[in-house]
Amino acid sequence: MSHEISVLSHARYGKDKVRVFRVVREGKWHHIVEYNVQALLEGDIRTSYTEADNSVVVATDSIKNITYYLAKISPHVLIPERFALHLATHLVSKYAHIHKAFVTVEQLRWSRIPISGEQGPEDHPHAFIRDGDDKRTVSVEVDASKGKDKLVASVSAGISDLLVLKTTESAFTNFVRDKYTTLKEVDDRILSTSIDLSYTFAPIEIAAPTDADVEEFPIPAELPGSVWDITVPRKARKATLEIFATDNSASVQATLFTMAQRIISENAHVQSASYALPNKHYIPVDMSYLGIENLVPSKAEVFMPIAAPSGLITATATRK
Ligand SMILES: O=c1[nH]c(=O)c2[nH]c(=O)[nH]c2[nH]1
Repeated sequence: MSHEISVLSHARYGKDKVRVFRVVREGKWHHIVEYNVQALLEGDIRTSYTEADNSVVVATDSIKNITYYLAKISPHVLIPERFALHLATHLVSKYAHIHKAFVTVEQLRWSRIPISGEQGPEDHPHAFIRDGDDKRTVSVEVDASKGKDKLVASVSAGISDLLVLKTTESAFTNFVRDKYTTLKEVDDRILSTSIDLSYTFAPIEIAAPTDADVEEFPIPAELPGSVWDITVPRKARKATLEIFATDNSASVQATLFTMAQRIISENAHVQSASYALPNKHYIPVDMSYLGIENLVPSKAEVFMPIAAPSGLITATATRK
């Protein structure tokens, strides 16, 4: 019978796509975050799969409720790395039989609307604009398998869907030429990509919550370039955009590695940086049938943006 030849080799469950919006009012000066949260659990949950034993199941509905509860009570809710760590720590601390929590947080962009003030542009105290489709991402794993007072956290963070384009200083030559090759070498082309970045910190020990309701989550001193350093995400976005703009690109591969190296060199506790860069092709339109020249790469003016297929260039740089 089939149940004799297979075993449960992996099990993890929880809630996905929990949408959370939080406002923090500092008088008339309001702060907001909007998150998409995923919270998954591992532990002694085997019998829920193998014996239909729900007594070991923290309902995914409860996991959703805990997510909203922490969005209310956590002093760290405005910083996605800290909120994710607080939520994951809460989950493994609250339930004796849950040994690992995996929390991902995607933060949507909401920036203050600039308005004209007496001395130039000012940020509005409570009106915001979605000024980009890119998201800030955080992924944490809190591991309590060595004991509830010896929590180890692995954290990665990054960016998704950061759409960029440049109209020159991108070339692609010297690639393999054989009977399958139709691509022409170009010393000048449009380069466009939707940037996904994920950088990883070395695992850290997390102090277990000290109170009975596991609501406490003490934050240690801010080590520069560590997960506690709130400037890391801003530096990573800035470095990514600056390298994209200023690198005289020989290929997506070479530009990617330059970006990843800069992330590692600027952040002392980042162990690795991974990018996934689709090469979103823009094809010069052939207008020679009209007697119009539009195919010389540096002079082409009309392009056909191609949604699919795209190249997909990925790599990870790791600290030596
Ligand atoms: O930067 C690039 N890398 C490639 O690997 C590749 N392949 C291709 O067709 N165009 C490009 N461009």
